[in-house]
Amino acid sequence: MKIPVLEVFGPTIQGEGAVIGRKTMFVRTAGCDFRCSWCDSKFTWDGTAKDDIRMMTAEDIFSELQAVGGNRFNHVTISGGNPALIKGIGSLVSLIHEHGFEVALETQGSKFQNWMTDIDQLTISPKPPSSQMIQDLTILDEVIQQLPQENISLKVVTFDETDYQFAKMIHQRYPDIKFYLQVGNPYLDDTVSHHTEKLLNHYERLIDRVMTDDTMNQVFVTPQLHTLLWSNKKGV
Ligand SMILES: C[S@@+](CC[C@H](N)C(=O)[O-])C[C@H]1O[C@@H](n2cnc3c(N)ncnc32)[C@H](O)[C@@H]1O
Ligand SMILES: Nc1nc2[nH]cc(C(=O)O)c2c(=O)[nH]1
Ligand code: SF4
Ligand SMILES: [Mg+2]
Repeated sequence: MKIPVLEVFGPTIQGEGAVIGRKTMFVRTAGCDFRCSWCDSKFTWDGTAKDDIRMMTAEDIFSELQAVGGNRFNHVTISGGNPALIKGIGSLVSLIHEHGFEVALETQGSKFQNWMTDIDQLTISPKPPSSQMIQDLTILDEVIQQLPQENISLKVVTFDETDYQFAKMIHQRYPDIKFYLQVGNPYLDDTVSHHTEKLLNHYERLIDRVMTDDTMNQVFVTPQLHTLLWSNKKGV
């Protein structure tokens, strides 16, 4: 079964969520069932990179990971687009595990695949109102019910107070799942420019909001570390 791939890159640091800072390789798949207004990876679904999509087997992808990363990694993060649209990811996950490496995966919780239960660190990122998407909570419930709680975390991107209230609702719906609030990045040009100061200001405002809130005592508040360093540059 072939997998539509747009990028294989790294090693770099995981910039987000439960394993932030972890040295990892990335595999980015093409295609998404959502169209978030502020998606930082629009090229995975807006047609602009359609000529760069490569249909690859799990073995092809693993060889490329080794060609690009050499012996300098033992962790792989699969993102997209929405990799949960793709059945064939299961064989890639198995192959990475056979080599003794760990696998993380990023998805928005709109689709379930059996291979999702084998992911070591699965991040589910439901979309708040500012994305202009409407997250189907019944489907999200079904996805989350089928996953081992110890391997998953929730990560809600937050741009404003309405998003914050959505994040809170999600946290209260799944109180036993590790919960991350990630500050939204509105600076989506892909050149390395100096947005760090502005991004840190947005991050500080989100921290301030959480600190005043006695219903959000068990949460992690994080920036996108790679974005602070490299803005929205591709391949890092
Ligand atoms: C590009 S998405 C790919 C995986 C999956 N489609 C999803 O959204 O979870 C990877 C992560 O980046 C986050 N993200 C996308 N655009 C962002 C932005 N402008 N600011 C902050 N986080 C963003 C998503 O919420 C998700 O957690
Ligand atoms: N360094 C780095 N960390 C990331 N964490 C999640 C990413 C993603 O695009 O899914 C990402 C990414 O693109 N780069
Ligand atoms: S779900 Fe993820 S990849 Fe899809 S549009 Fe939203 S942020 Fe982008
Ligand atoms: Mg990214």
